[in-house]
Parts: sequence; structure tokens; C-alpha cells
Amino acid sequence: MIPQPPAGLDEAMIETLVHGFYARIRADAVLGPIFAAHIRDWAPHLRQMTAFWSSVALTSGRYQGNPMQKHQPLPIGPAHFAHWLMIFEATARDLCPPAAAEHLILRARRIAASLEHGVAAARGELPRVA
Ligand code: HEM
Repeated sequence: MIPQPPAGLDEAMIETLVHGFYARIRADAVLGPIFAAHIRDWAPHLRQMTAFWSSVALTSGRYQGNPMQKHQPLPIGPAHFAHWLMIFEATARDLCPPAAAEHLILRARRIAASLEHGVAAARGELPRVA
């Protein structure tokens, strides 16, 4: 049985989280310039990210894409992922009820670890194990 998302976590909460998170990201001295170099029009990116988090946290199936492929060419490594997570976790705890925040944070950590591994592997920085 698929576990139900925690109380208070719905499409509206996800939209609030995504908008709040990227407002902080855009203002961040480390990550802001990396996003600014790749995203000219923020409206479609925010829609895409809302669909992504809806799929991840509510299993809505709204997102279909390949985040690994999008991140492999970016100038990012472990310190960027740690910083991204710190901002995500602070935003989730500020904007969401506690159980909803933890639900999102757990999934963000897993996906960040997987992206971090995939980015490093694509650069030949990790052994390509099957
Ligand atoms: C390490 C810091 C990160 C940076 C600098 C970063 C930057 C970016 C940029 C510039 C794009 C747009 C790429 C494009 O359209 O060509 C993007 C897309 C995206 N990012 Fe990240 N990202 C980071 C971490 C993460 C993490 C940890 C997640 C998930 C938990 C994530 C999820 C996504 C998704 C779902 C997309 C949309 C991909 C698509 O267009 O289908 N990112 N990111």
C-alpha cells in the first residue's frame, strides 16, 4: 500500500514551497548565479518544479523528465548539493507543517544524493559499477 502524504501536504502547499524555495535560491550568492546562467524565463521552470514535487511527494505523476541529464553539464559538486539541501530544508520547515516538511526533506535528500552520484559518475569521478 502506498503511504498517504501527511496532513496539509497538497498541491497548494507544494506550489508555496517551490516558489518560496526558488526565491531564496535566486537570492543566494553561491547557487543564484548558476541558475541565472541557465534559466531566463522562470515561470515555466517554476511550473516544471511544482509538477516535479507534486510527483515526488504526492505521487501525482505530473512530472515526466530527466533531471539527471539536466544536471550533468552543470558546474556543481558535493558542496553545491549540501548547500541546496540546507536551503531546501530551511524553506520546508519555515513554510510547511512539521510532518509535511519531513516528508519532503527525506525525498529531497534521497534525490540529491542520487543526482550528486550521477553527476560525479558522468565526469568519471566515481567507478562505473553496475
Ligand atoms: C546542486 C545544486 C543544483 C543546481 C545548481 C541546480 C540547477 C538546476 C538548473 C540550472 C536547472 C535547469 C536545467 C535546464 O533546464 O537546462 C535545474 C533543473 C531541475 N532541477 Fe536542479 N539543481 C540543483 C539541485 C537539484 C536537486 C537536489 C534536485 C532534486 C531534489 C533538483 C531538481 C531539478 C529538476 C526536477 C529540474 C527540472 C529538470 C527538467 O527540466 O525536467 N535540482 N536544476
